[in-house]
Amino acid sequence: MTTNTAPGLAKYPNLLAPLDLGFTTLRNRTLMGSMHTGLEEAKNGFERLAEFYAERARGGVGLIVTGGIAPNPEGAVFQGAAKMTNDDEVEKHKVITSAVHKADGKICMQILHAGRYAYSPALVAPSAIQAPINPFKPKELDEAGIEKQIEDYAVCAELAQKAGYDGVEVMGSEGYFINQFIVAHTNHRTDQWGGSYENRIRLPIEIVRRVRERVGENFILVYRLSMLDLIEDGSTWEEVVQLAKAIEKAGATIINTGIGWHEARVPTIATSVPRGAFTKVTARLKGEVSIPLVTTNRINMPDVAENILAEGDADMVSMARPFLADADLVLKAAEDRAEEINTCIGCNQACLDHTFSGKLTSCLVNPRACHETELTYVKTASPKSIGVVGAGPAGMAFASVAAERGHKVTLFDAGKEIGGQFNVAKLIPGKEEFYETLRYFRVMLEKHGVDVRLETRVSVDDLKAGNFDEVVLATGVEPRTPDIEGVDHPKVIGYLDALLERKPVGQKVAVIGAGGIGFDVSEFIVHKGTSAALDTDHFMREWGVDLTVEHRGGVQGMKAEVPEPAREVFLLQRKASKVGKNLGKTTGWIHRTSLKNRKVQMVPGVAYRKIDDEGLHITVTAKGAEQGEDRVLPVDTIILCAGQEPLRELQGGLEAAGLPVHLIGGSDVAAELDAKRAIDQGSRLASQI
Ligand SMILES: Cc1cc2nc3c(=O)[nH]c(=O)nc-3n(C[C@H](O)[C@H](O)[C@H](O)COP(=O)(O)O)c2cc1C
Ligand code: SF4
Repeated sequence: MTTNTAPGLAKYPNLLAPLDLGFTTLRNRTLMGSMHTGLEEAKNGFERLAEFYAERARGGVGLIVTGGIAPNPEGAVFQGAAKMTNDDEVEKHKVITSAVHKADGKICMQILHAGRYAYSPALVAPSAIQAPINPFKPKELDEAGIEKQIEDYAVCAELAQKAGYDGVEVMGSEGYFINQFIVAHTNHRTDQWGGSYENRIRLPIEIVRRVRERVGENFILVYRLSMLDLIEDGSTWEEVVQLAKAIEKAGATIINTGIGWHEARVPTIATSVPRGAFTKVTARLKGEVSIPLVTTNRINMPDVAENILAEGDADMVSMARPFLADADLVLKAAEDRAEEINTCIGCNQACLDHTFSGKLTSCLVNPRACHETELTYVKTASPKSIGVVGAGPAGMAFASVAAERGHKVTLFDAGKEIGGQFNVAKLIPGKEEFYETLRYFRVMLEKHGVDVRLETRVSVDDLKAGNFDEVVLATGVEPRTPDIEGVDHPKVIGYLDALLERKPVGQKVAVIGAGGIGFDVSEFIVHKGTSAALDTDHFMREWGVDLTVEHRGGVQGMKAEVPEPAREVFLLQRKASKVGKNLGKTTGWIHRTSLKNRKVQMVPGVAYRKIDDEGLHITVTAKGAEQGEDRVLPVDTIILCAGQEPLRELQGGLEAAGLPVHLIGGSDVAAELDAKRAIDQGSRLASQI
């Protein structure tokens, strides 16, 4: 794809401008950030990865970086994780490089050594200091061991070159091996590899120098540099600059930005992080080095990227998850079709959460991500007329994919807008990105000619009269009312009443049910003023981050400034386990911290006795205790977030009438706004029908 004559050039002149690296030219300023997908270790994984990357290359990405590949077994993130250490592995990687080159793309292999983050007993590190997020304690390397690690990086880069890669990225951030040498917190050595800062940065400099020596001049060498560690004892800004200059001198072609160690307690990529929140950190390095700088994190749309580049904050933008959500992001920008982009909403639900639970990476808004060879949307040879009831996530996904494939689709919904429960989710502070998914589906439904009938509650007779070949029920769920004495008291309201502001909410509130909706409702009612997700300064103050990095690591000695909560809230759950245990693996702690900061009292082990004028009567039993304690919460509002029931009232009548019926989304299995499952199920059914 050439972008220099593209219609989108007027809108995105900086983003679509080529980048001359001297020995090679990148076609535009987008870098697909490194993401380990799980395919690296899966059966036929390399063929699948080849197609995954080739689609992104065809979609116009300037430079792709693979997920982290270990330079040796001790550096592997987990036992058996992919590495590049011999000719057999070189052969496997060739299928990726040739597929990407065939699609006119360029690709670097990321070399990632996990150090003390390696989830295996063979782990090594500068010092024997265990990471707070790893049950395994690392072994301290001796000098010969360090020399071996450096040599392994150099060999790994040479093998990557042999496999046809256009370059390598040396992963020097996020608290992995190299980062562990740089920071005094994890490096207690007293030899030439520890002590002074000069000694601590000897390792990354030596790695870059030796890699460059081995691969020659005409090979891209990206170094991912931790510019903001977000841990106490992290680097200062002067140290970051010193390292960047030394890395340039050692032979790097490009410096990419790394933000936050994995053990940091500041959100860096969640949906509640403002778009492009950390780019001003990269901007500070401009002028200090002369090689191109890449900025990163939550840059999810071309206009965000264009503004960053136009401001001169960086020379390239890295987008990782946005290319899971839409392989054609660059192409759509170049063709001035940005409204057709399926935007990454930063939810982490099908990408990072999957990674951390050993599942294949995918994407909530695009279930094809990492399933390119198996989930395909091909034109149908026998178009059908299909009626879809319910325009929530499942119905929208089904309708747009089925229509894209050439079916004639009519989509009914009783509401005034498409979107179902997404229309509620978008109202939660920190979840504003859901507006983008609604925009995407609205545009797709229109583009593929779906006949959308809003404010239309259809009956079995209507559907019979429609002469549909197939009917898809995506009618979703309705809130469940728990069986508690006094549940019909006027102070009890439903979560929709609260979120849609249909009924007033008092100053003292009990939220019954601490699933995703209970958390969302609590967040909604305790928040005052603008959402921090829309205001970078506000976000940084709330999480105690100093973007100038005058404080070590950007956090040392900083205090979080959280606004006073709007209400006093009790968030209650029946189970005695930790409140919010079932929230996303990588995001649950963020929601818990946000509510805790706003003084929400989270109470597990609750039995609900009754509701009356006095308030909510409960018995609280601590984990393992035999007897509970009776309490009365003197609240003036009680909000029910106690699960949902599937809505399937049309199913029986349609089946009796002999119409082929499919159930998808919440009407199949009621689950709390399980948009991931709903979109996946809708898209898969539509790919087969
Ligand atoms: C599923 C997943 C896997 C990742 N794996 C890696 C990795 O192997 N190496 C790396 O440097 N960063 C990795 N990252 C971090 C991304 O490169 C990137 O920094 C992060 O997603 C923020 O950028 P984004 O908002 O554009 O997605 C991963 C991120 C995700 C979501
Ligand atoms: S699952 Fe969520 S965060 Fe991950 S790529 Fe998709 S939209 Fe983005």
